[in-house]
Amino acid sequence: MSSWPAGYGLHVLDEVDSTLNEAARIAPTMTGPVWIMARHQTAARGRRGRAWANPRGNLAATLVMRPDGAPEVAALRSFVAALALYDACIAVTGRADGLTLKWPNDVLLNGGKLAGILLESAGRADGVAHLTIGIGVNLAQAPEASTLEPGAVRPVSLLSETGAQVAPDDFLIELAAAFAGYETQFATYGFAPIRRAWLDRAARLGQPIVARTATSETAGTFETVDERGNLVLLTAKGRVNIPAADVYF
Ligand SMILES: O=C(O)CCCC[C@@H]1SC[C@@H]2NC(=O)N[C@@H]21
Repeated sequence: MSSWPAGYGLHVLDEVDSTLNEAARIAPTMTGPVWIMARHQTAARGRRGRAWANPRGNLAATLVMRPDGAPEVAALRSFVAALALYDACIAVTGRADGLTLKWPNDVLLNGGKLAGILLESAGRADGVAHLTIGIGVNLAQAPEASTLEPGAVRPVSLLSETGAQVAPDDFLIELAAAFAGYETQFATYGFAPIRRAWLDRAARLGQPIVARTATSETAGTFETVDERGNLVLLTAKGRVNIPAADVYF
């Protein structure tokens, strides 16, 4: 088992509205990065304003930090978090089979959604006041597929797919340790090695996918992720770089 990374704080709460909200509340007073974990959230949220189901036994955690640099660079930490989640899953199950990363922010296991990441930030004139990286992992239970939007990736749990019973506290230690390692790599070498590692683990690379926003739909071959973290699709009209969308297989 890994040890808790030096320099990172930890707050564990029994119940909170959302660990993202709690992170924003403590941000003005924190002196270094802090992980906030809650055993239960009463108002958990997912990407694009969706609700996030959060039964006890699943991981609900947010890392709050004050990154240097421009907001678009800070946002690349969604890839840092995805790599850390991937490694934490291997650390607790002892296997990598079936694990892939789905652009922009999901971890898949056997093709189903195991974990999601939601980044939020507060601005400052010269950069980011604070960044919150909210992470939910279906350790024990996946939400009912009927509660999800049509076309959403089927949700799975670590328990149902691997038989591994992993406590949120144990998972968080592996996640925090892995994040700290990738964060050091990101701070030292920039996005290039993070991007390469992410692409090595990418779901559906080289295959046809569809990227949807509220106003558009783009179908094409998933060529790569560019140096800004954009999805690059090769379409009938040429190459398209997409900064934000939901991806459908
Ligand atoms: O839509 C997604 O895939 C992202 C889900 C993020 C859920 C986590 S659970 C911990 C943190 N608190 C929240 O309210 N949301 C994130």
